[in-house]
This record gives sequence, C-alpha cells and structure tokens, in this order.
Amino acid sequence: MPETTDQPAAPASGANIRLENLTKTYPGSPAPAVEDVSMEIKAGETVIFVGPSGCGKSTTLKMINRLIEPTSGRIRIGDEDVTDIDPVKLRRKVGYAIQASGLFPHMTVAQNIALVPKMIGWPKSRTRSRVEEMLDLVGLDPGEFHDRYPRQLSGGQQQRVGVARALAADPPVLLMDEPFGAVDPITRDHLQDELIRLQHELHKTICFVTHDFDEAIKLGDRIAVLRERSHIAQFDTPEAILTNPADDFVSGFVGAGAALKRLNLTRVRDVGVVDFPTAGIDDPLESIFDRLRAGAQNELLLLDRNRRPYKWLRRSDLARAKETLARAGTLVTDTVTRDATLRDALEAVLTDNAGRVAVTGRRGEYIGVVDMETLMNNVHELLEADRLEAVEHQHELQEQRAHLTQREQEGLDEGGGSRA
Ligand SMILES: Nc1ncnc2c1ncn2[C@@H]1O[C@H](COP(=O)(O)OP(=O)(O)OP(=O)(O)O)[C@@H](O)[C@H]1O
Repeated sequence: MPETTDQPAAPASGANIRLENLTKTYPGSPAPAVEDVSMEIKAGETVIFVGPSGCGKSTTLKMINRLIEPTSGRIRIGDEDVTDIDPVKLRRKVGYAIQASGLFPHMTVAQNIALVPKMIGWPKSRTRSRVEEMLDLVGLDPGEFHDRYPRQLSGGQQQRVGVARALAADPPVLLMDEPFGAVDPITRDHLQDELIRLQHELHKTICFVTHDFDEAIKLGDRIAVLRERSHIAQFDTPEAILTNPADDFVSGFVGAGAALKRLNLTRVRDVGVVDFPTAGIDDPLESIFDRLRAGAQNELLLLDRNRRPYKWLRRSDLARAKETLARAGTLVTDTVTRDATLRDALEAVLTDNAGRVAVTGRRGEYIGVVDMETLMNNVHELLEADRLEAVEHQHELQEQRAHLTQREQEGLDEGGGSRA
C-alpha cells in the first residue's frame, strides 16, 4: 500500500470538489446556517469565500472535511462521494489550515507537521524526510526550526508551520479558514506571496475563507461572494466581480476604489519595464561622468558589485563627486520585484521623489524601471480591456436571453397551433 512504502510518491495535485445541495442546521437553531449550497470547484483552482460575518463561510468550509457534519446534501472530491466515508480517510485528501495556526503548543514544530502522516500510518523515515521537505517548502530552515515549540515562533512563522502541517500528507485539497487573519499587514502580504508561489508549484485545489476582499482578489482564481446562509450572490473571476458585480449586494462588498483594486490583479512582470542607463560602482569615474553627460536622461542608476540597485545619480550630483562617488547621489531605498502587483509598484512610485522605482530579479539584481508614465498607460489599457470584456459579456447574455424568449414564443406558437 502506498502509505507504507518508503518510496516518495509523485506529488498529488488538486482534485475537483462538488458540493450538492449542502445544508447545515445547528441543533437548537430554528433556521439553517447554510442552506442548499451547490457549487463546483475545479481541480487546481483557488476559490475564495467572502461574505458578511455570520453568513456561513466557515460552516460551508468545515463541511468539506466534515469537521461539521452536513444536515443534508452531498460532498464529492474527485470521483469519490466523501459524505459518509471515515473522517480519518478524509484527512488524507483534505489539508486544513486555520487562523493563528492552530498548532499544538506542547508539540515541537516537527511533531506538529508529522501529525497527519503519523495518523495515517506513514513509516517513520518517510515522515521524517517529509517534515524536512515541508519546512523547506514554506521557507523555514529545518535545522533551526525543527525542535522549537510554537511559542518560540513569530506569528508569521507559526502560520508557515500551519501551512506545512496542512500540506504534510500531500492532500489534493487544502482548506484555509482565515489563515492570515491574525498577523500584521506586512507579514500577511509576505504569506500571501508565499502561498501564490507554493500554488504555482503544487496546483492544489484550495478553498480559502477571508473577510478581506483585497486578499480575495490577490489570491483567488475565482471568488464566491456569499450572502446569508451561504447563498451564492456571485461566483466568478476577480476581474468579472470587480468590473461587473451581479447586484448591489456584491457592489457593496467590492466597496469603493474598484479601479485601484484592479491593480492588485496585474503584476509588474505583465507590463513593460523600461530600460534605464546604469553604471557599475567599480566603473572608472570618468566613464560614469561621460555616460551621464552623453545620456538623454538626466540621471543613471548605479549598481553594486552584485548588480543590485545602489544609488540614483544625477548630473547635478557630479559637482559633489570630485574624486569619489561616496557622497554623491541618492541611495535606493525601495525596489519592487517582477511579482509585485501594480498596486505595490504604484505605491512605490508615488512615494519616490522622482516618480520611479527599480525592478529587481530573484537575487535582487537590476532588471529595469517602472515609472509613472508606464503605470498610467498600463492602467488605462487594463481598464479599457475590462470595460470591453464586460460589454461583450453583457451582449452575450442579452443574445442568450433573446434566443430563449424566441424559442419560448415558437414553442408557444407551435403548442397553440396543435391545439387549434
Ligand atoms: N456550533 C454552532 N452552533 C450553533 N450555531 C452556530 C455554530 N457555529 C456557527 N453557528 C452559527 O451559524 C452561522 C454561520 O456561522 P459561520 O461561522 O459559518 O459564519 P462565517 O461567515 O464564517 O462568520 P465569520 O465571518 O464571522 O467567521 C452564524 O449565525 C453562527 O452564529
């Protein structure tokens, strides 16, 4: 059996999930907390549940791994109806990560991560190497973190261990219930980026509950906006929800600033970065001066020995330079990577005196520059493309409706004819 071999299995990528008429009425409650929810989540997709407090997001999520037993309805994962299977068997298919990590305080990091593999009977050696692999995957040094207790970790590190634990038995489905709700905004941003990176690698099917619509836009392939009793108000891509909200309830949820939120959906790598004149810190002073004098730009970017952005150098700085560049120019304080959203880039450009920011690669090396003009052009193009798409979508719907009405009328005419 696969659980008892030492052979590393090929990683399990996502399985599709089907919820069929799922209802939950808590004992003693007059009304259901979740009522007749049907939805299909495709394999490898990240779907985010958002909606007002108490609308039933967590109840819906917890029914998928049967932490909460449905009152009626069915749950299918892949080809299997899991509504009645042994919950331990279900844990192999479904990883679960929650707010404030949910780690057991009396167990070490390694013991926490090993929990499900042990429970389902993996041999010790396989579990041990899996723990190391998982720590590596979530960016924690196994040597340093293996034997620590949860209280010896920061909030962000605890969340990482929580995600490592959820993924340890390599389940095709990952449920995440506000996993980043309890950490500060900067750590949350990093954890979101990490999750995007992980998902590029792993292709799990992820269901994720959040209160934060910006988080939903950033992480979701599709977003389910839920109203009371988990009734689906709209289930669509972030772009479609932002540009074409189904009704006032959804518009209210999207909130103000849809155009700004749209910037979260596009990354620096998707827009043209511009080339900027550069020079190396070890280049002879004379050649740097020549380049600055000759260039069309009034400025160049000085790179350090690892080709990382170091200083912005203007022509007017030359006067101060004399023999050395030590006191000339302005240190580069902010850069963005190609994975940064346009919103991050805009933020950096707006806070920069000269309205531009350097873009860097994986090791911090210079790639190019994004400036206000590039951003403005791209944002206009994006919004225009969204608008055209929404109009097209509207036309399609109208045509479908017209077609249906016509068929109904033809049906009526035929029916009327035969009766005559
Ligand atoms: N164990 C329980 N017993 C009785 N009622 C419950 C129980 N758990 C949740 N509820 C009720 O079910 C409804 C849905 O709760 P649920 O936690 O699923 O909502 P939610 O959308 O996740 O809320 P939030 O965003 O505030 O976490 C709420 O009215 C809640 O009070």
